Amino acid sequence: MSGTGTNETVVATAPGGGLQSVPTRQIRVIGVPLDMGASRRGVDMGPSAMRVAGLEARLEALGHRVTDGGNIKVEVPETQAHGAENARYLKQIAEICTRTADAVLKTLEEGMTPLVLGGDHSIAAGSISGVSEFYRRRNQNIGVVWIDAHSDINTPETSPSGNVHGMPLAALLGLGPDLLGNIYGYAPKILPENTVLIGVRDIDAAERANIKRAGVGEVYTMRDIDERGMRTVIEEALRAAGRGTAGYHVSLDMDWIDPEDAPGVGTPVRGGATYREAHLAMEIIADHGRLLSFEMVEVNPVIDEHNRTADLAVELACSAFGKKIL
Ligand SMILES: NC(=[NH2+])NCCC[C@H](N)C(=O)O
Ligand SMILES: [Mn+2]
Ligand SMILES: [Mn+2]
Repeated sequence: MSGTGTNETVVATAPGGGLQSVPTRQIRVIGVPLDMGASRRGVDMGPSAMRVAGLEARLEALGHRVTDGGNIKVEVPETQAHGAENARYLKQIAEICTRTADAVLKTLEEGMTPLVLGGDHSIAAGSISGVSEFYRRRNQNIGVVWIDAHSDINTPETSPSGNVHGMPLAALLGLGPDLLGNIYGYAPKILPENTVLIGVRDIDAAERANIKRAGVGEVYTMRDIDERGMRTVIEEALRAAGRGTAGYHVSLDMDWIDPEDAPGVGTPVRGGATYREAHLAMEIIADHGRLLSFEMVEVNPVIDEHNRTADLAVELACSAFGKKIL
């Protein structure tokens, strides 16, 4: 059994007839159609939109074996009470994250690479708990590469919105909320020095303090990418996430990308990564070969244009899983 789900390199026939070699993986797709963590509705349709964009076939065209594990059971908010205003639906989200963690853990135990489709970003508290638990049982830590316009490091006490999708990183680092951070009965799940943020451009004042308090290793803002270039930033970030760890989980919030190219996201913020920068980051992740699991979140078909944000998400997954031009 291989922890990263990577097997021998094969030569696959790429669409268009080109040949390329990629390390083959067995990938399991796990959908989490959750939008209770956000105030704008619609990201619950994200998993469907990415499947419709051809996720499975396009990854298989690279030589991977892909199976779809279906969706995690998620209640619709219309049937639920939202509970405390400072963290709406926290109880339901924590249950859904626990189911997600179990599915991710099982996928790794079966030697496959989890590919998790959100859903709002609160699901990362589940997926990352699953990866972290798998490696904890093998006495190893994991890194987290959090690629996002936001830092998602609020707690119920600091959140300006009460939206739980602004809290998963705080939960994973042990700042709370406990219900989300204590899946499998312990916290924190990840080490701050192996946690990196890339692409941030919209941080709340209290989040700044939380980043310091948690001691997050490296934070790369859009300005860092502008000044130093995507290549330098991503390589430095991957080094930090990979230092002394089994490898890293990549959590890709599609609002990282500029709304010009990714209009269909829950919380758009101007000034994001370009199409090429986004691909380059994913290509370098593939080259480094230390990806343990991958997730794409916050695709919102309700405000997308002909599914192009979902299509871009699928393109980026292909780059992260080794697609090459030549
Ligand atoms: N995953 C996201 N899109 N998060 C946006 C969070 C926005 C804001 N910082 C909040 O906590 O409400
Ligand atoms: Mn996010
Ligand atoms: Mn975001």
